[in-house]
Amino acid sequence: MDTLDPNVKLVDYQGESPDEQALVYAAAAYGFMLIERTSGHIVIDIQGERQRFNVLGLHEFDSDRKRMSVILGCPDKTFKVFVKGADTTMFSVIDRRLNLDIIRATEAHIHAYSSLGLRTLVVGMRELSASEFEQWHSSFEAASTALIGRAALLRKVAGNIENNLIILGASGIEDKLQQGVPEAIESLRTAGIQVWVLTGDKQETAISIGYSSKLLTRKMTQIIINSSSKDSCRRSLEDAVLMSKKLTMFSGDTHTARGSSGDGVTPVALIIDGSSLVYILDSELEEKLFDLASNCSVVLCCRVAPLQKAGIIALVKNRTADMTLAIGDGANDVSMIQMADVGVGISGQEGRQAVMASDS
Ligand SMILES: Nc1ncnc2c1ncn2[C@@H]1O[C@H](COP(=O)(O)OP(=O)(O)OP(=O)(O)O)[C@@H](O)[C@H]1O
Ligand SMILES: [Mg+2]
Repeated sequence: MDTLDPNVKLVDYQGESPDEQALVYAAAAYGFMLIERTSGHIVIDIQGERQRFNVLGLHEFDSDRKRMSVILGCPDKTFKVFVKGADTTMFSVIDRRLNLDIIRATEAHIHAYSSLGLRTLVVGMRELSASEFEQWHSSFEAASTALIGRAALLRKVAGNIENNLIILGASGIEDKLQQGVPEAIESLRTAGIQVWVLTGDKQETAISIGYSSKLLTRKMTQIIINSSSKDSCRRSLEDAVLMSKKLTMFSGDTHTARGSSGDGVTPVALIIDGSSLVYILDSELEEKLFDLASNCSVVLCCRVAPLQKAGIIALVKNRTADMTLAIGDGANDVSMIQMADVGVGISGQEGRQAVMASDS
């Protein structure tokens, strides 16, 4: 890869996701260049000096923890766990008594980054004592070789070590829209297809990307539902139904609210997060959400887990004779693509799982 200095060529990195590639390139730009990565070790050129870190274990990302971690044996003979993940789950495993100023500053940075539409990650770390390392090591070995319930055992081992972290900071990475996305969303909407966007992203990021992809417009009134209990969810849904009726009736005919035509209608955008959907999906509140969504021009669901994406499709499928169409590009879209009447998988930078699951 070329840099501004013609004498310097960076290594061409391949990664599991575009985020990871971006992080490695950014580190290299600051003088921490990844030289070698095998399953057992990492070599990094740190400002001209090569250092070797042993990779002693890796706890993969899953959508419950929304974070991942690696246990490293460092050149100074210490053992450290490094964790990165979504802000919400990371802040619950960061020790707030340490570096409170940095924690507060990081919270402000994350808010600023995500409002610009950047994807954010929080990074934390902790040094392990020798006995703690030994304990982790034996439970990790046992879980990794278990024949039954391996994934759940590994998640438990991860949960036991990913705690009391020192905050290291946060990153904000641009998630470029693929070419033609705003146009595609616009044509779907002009064709009278009601568009719902289901994303794992943070709410602020999702809203900002909603504008750049033309899902959201300045003309729309946003109804936002972020609830942390079933009761408050029910109340928010009921209030929102009234409000959406008022907004769409105020300007005339409710039926025109669904399409993008209908002069004088105040279009309503419903924005709802995955924590609220926990109380709605598979409960009597589904009906209320459906009523509300029917009054809205667009629906944006953020921080939704892969199975929730499928749950939302099922909610719509069970209540209308309309066809559902799901389009996705990641492994986290597979269950949604399979649930929809028509499933489309886009082959992009996130691998081929979505394509393999599609109806083609
Ligand atoms: N490999 C990873 N390491 C650490 N954190 C991750 C990793 N992958 C995802 N995350 C965090 O978990 C969140 C949810 O991830 P998920 O893959 O479900 O959705 P997403 O990529 O954000 O959005 P979309 O659903 O639009 O693809 C991400 O926003 C990010 O904060
Ligand atoms: Mg993704």
